[in-house]
Amino acid sequence: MTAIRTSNLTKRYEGVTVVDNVSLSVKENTVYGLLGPNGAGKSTLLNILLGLVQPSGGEATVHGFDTRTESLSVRERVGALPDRFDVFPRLTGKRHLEYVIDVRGDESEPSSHLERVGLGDAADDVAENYSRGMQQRLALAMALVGEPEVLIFDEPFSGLDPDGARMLRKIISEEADRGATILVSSHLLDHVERVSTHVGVLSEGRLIDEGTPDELRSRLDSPHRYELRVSSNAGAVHDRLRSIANISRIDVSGNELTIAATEPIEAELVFKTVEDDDIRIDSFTPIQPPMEELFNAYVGDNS
Ligand SMILES: Nc1ncnc2c1ncn2[C@@H]1O[C@H](COP(=O)(O)OP(=O)(O)OP(=O)(O)O)[C@@H](O)[C@H]1O
Repeated sequence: MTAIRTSNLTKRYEGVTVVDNVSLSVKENTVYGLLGPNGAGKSTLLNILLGLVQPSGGEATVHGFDTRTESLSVRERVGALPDRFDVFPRLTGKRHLEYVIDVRGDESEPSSHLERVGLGDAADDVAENYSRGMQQRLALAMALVGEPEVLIFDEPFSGLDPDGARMLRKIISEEADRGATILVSSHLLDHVERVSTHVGVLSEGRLIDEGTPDELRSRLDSPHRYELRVSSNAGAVHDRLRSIANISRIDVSGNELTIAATEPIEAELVFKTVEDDDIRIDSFTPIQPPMEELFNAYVGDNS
């Protein structure tokens, strides 16, 4: 079943189209990563889903409820981390959680949520003393109260340190395991790629591609990548590899070469071409092309 659907969704601000005819669907219990550079329209799209922004045209539904006319039903089902959120400066982290637990009619303990996001020790501090990253963690904890069916996180990785990013990836995977549907936007491709089952690429308000991370990768001109480590003389190895058809690019760094190819390359062929009395291959390993490259191929290197 579809958890989130938009159909020809459009948003214009003073004649400028910032979300342009976007039709996407997010299946229940998937993690959908919405990728796009700054200004692509990600926040506007998510804010429409959250009922915070009215679309200029088209339709958006969450679990079948129209975000424009049935926003209450949508809100009951969604845990949100919007792009801009405010904390109450004078209230403690614990008080924030008590408030949301009360509104949601939930019976969980505030401390369990705070500990989950790494704020257990700061539960009794007021939020104005929290760093930006801690406020982000607090907002995340609040979004998770009541085990919402749908989670919508806008740029949740920004402001988090590597530990925080790891914590968030773990939470996303735990929430997916319990059956939640998660829509997460980011311009940090690495994070999105690691948590998403599906990815949509948004550029200048348009959804320009969709698929699994693997499907999107396979659309690159040279989707096959290998890492080759040699004992010595990488320069000579580079020249020998150029004789192999289908190799489109070779990057050399020390004794390590990264090979891009339009078709799969047999290890045997590489060994035969490269090795002699002076040069030995230490390893030849297939690797994944970075999502970054795919993204740049679509929208230019402006993330
Ligand atoms: N309230 C508004 N009034 C006028 N223009 C707006 C408004 N909100 C957003 N925009 C414009 O819409 C475009 C898309 O903005 P949006 O914040 O949705 O993009 P984004 O992909 O989330 O980018 P970022 O990662 O920078 O937040 C931008 O050009 C922005 O200036």
